[in-house]
Amino acid sequence: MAFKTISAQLAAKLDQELMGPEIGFTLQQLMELAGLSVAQAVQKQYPISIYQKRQILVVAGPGNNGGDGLVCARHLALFGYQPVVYYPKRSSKIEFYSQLVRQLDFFGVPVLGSDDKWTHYLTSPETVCIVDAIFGFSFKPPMREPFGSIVSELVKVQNAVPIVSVDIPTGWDVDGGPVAGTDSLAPSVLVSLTVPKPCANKLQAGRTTHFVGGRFVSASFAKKFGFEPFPYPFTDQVLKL
Ligand SMILES: NC(=O)C1=CN([C@@H]2O[C@H](COP(=O)(O)OP(=O)(O)OC[C@H]3O[C@@H](n4cnc5c(N)ncnc54)[C@H](OP(=O)(O)O)[C@@H]3O)[C@@H](O)[C@H]2O)[C@@H](O)CC1
Ligand SMILES: [K+]
Repeated sequence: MAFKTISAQLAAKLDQELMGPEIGFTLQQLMELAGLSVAQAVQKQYPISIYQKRQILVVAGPGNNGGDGLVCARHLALFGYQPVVYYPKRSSKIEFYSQLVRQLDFFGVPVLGSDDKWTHYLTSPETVCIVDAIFGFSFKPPMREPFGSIVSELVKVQNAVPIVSVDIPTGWDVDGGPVAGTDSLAPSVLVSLTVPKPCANKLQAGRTTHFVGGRFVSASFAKKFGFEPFPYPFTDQVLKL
């Protein structure tokens, strides 16, 4: 399905308005809906009944893309999967993230730190997919450690274990796509949030299944930002593009 995109700059403006005084969404609300939509895309793409596997590695970055991953992991656990979260750099600047981690503890979802053996989950035969919630639309190259090494590990296994990227394949330029000279992720699934960004035009058609999620804008608001409202089916939180 052909889709319109909006630039990283316009996407940031769209967010400001969504969380501005007129509309009044909180970041927590948007993150909850975004994380839920990613979990639903995973469930549609890798149903337990077909894959007979439940383990999912969620790699969470230090910002809100990472926050989406923490929310997604919680919903995956409720759906009956066995998520494990690798969260190497916990930004303490936002109290909300530690509440999301407390919720994961509450649901018995392991949250590994930088000195835990996370790579075991990359190649375990039990792992059905890996959720890339490292960076989203605020990534600015070049990649700083430990994330360069982490992304290289993901690139190594991406033909054996499907990668599901949240909003932007980590390491890609939000508008331009894969950055020349870096080993780029080639995800099996991309869940664009709110509206696809221009890098989504660089997805390999035969390889990457593309969903849009983050069902929290009205038709008039979409049109105001230059895209058609997405025809989400019924109560679905994602639409396959
Ligand atoms: N707004 C919405 O509608 C919604 C937005 N949502 C989500 O928010 C995402 C955007 O979140 P975001 O702005 O926090 O940025 P994000 O991409 O997580 O990264 C920021 C972090 O990465 C770091 N960093 C950057 N470059 C780096 C490098 N080269 N190497 C290393 N580190 C680097 C940077 O560190 P700093 O530069 O600040 O030290 C900072 O800590 C968006 O993609 C979507 O998924 C949903 O929650 C809900 C709906
Ligand atoms: K990502």
